[in-house]
Amino acid sequence: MNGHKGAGEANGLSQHKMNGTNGKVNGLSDRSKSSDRRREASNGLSTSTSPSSRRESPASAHSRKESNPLAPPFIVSAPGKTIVYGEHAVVHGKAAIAAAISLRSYLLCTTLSKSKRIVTLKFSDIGLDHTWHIHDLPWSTFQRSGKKRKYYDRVDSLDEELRNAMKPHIATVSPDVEHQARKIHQAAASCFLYLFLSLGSESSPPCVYSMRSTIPIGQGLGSSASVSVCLAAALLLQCRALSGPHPDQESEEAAKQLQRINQWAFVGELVIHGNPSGVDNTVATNGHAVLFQRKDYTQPPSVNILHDFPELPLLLIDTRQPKATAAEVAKVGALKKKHPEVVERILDSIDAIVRSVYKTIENTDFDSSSAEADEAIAHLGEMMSVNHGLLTSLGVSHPRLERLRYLVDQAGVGWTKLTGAGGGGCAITLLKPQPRATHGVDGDLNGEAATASPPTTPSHEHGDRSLSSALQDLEQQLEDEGFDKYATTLGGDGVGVLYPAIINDEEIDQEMFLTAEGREGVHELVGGGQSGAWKYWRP
Ligand SMILES: Nc1ncnc2c1ncn2[C@@H]1O[C@H](COP(=O)(O)OP(=O)(O)O)[C@@H](O)[C@H]1O
Ligand SMILES: C[C@@](O)(CCOP(=O)(O)O)CC(=O)O
Repeated sequence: MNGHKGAGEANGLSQHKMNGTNGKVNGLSDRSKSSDRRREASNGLSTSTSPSSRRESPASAHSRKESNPLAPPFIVSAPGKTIVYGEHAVVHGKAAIAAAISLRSYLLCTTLSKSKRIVTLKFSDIGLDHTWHIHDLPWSTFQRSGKKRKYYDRVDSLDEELRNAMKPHIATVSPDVEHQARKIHQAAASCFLYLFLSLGSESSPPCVYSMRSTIPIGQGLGSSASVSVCLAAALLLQCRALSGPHPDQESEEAAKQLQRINQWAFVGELVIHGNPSGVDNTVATNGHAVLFQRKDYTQPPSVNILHDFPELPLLLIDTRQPKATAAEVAKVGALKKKHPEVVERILDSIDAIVRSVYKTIENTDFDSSSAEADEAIAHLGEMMSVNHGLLTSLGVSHPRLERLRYLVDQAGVGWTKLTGAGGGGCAITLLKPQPRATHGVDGDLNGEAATASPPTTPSHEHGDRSLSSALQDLEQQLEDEGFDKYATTLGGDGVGVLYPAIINDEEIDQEMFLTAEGREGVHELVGGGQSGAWKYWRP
């Protein structure tokens, strides 16, 4: 593996030793420091190639090294996902299509002074606040020859001895909180610790990792993969194993960085889920939409990024019924073991759905608002209904999901399937195209537009009832019955970095970050990941 050589030089973090001498928790006490940081850090992501850095004399470069400035706080972000077709079957080697959504997780990394020698997790969405002393962690086991992994290694499975070495350090995480919450805390803490011990060392920078997410947790929208991608990317940045992201980065180089992040994010998913297919972390890393297949778990998956995935008019509905991915995956595994031939045929049918949808997507211009595009949407919709039926036959639906499907069917506004592991969680509804006469009023019904009031021209298909009023009635009924609805768009960027953590000249400090109110507060604070200050690897 080359490519890792000198990667740190192009990476902004290498310009800042991660072990400064400032004792403040976030390394900052006032705005003037913030602007110093800004100057210093803007060197960070770009100086390796900037003319000013090239002009710098060896002596001044040396003296800067000696001053050992504290790395500025920075934020890493990654999207959630929706599996449009193929969940569960993908675990058994079949193909799936999944797309990134605009809900995202954000991880603020605040380096502490070298003297602190601690790492802290402040994952406030789940109420986790835990600190480890770096020296106490089981480095000797993780660093032992034969166990030590390089950051460019591919890890396909977890090492039992390493997991056992971590156990006492996980047992002390939130021991007194209620069982279910403790499981969530310990899953997130284990994910972090396995990655930290694999990628870091005893001299890793002391740091506070603060997590906020706008993705509902455990509802099938890939919150765990998004968290794993953020953790993997942040730790790889801190150990200087990534170059960029910067806008003029070669496509191949950017792809290599994404692959590296994705490989370690998969390890994080292994920790949380046991037997993930890898589709969630692949979408959270790369963004857009992907056709994904992993036939052999000892080989990398086949990943086809669908940059032109259509902006489907989609509703994302949450049953608010908690589910457990690992349990649903195990259920299908057990059924397959019991009835291998029957289940294999169901999984093959799901695979056939994915391939048929892929062909339709490849061959249709969805922007054209033509009858052909409407037909293609109807085809995608029917495939969703069939996919849901097959998932139900695998036993991963839930009465709340079936109720939701019934309500959408009754309203006649579209086609519905569960998304993610099922057993609760979320469903997606593909809305029927507006009748021909109304086309052009709002060609893009994706995301918020999909949930706004559509035009009220009567539909041929619904007699007197217009599609839009049927949709309005449905939305009211869903609300009355306790379903939630998320406005989101499909596609968009994958993992991104805000280095330093400054938006519109304002530094985002730990307190602002942890106390931002709700999804909207977090989204607004970080500029929704859209501000030009955010950088992405874009192959
Ligand atoms: N905002 C968050 N902060 C910390 N950990 C999180 C957060 N969101 C998700 N997680 C981790 O991911 C796990 C949820 O994974 P999972 O049940 O697969 O849900 P999803 O379907 O949303 O991926 C949680 O138990 C927790 O460990
Ligand atoms: C059921 C599965 O296909 C998707 C699980 O998605 P989620 O954890 O519900 O977001 C499992 C997997 O692909 O690892």
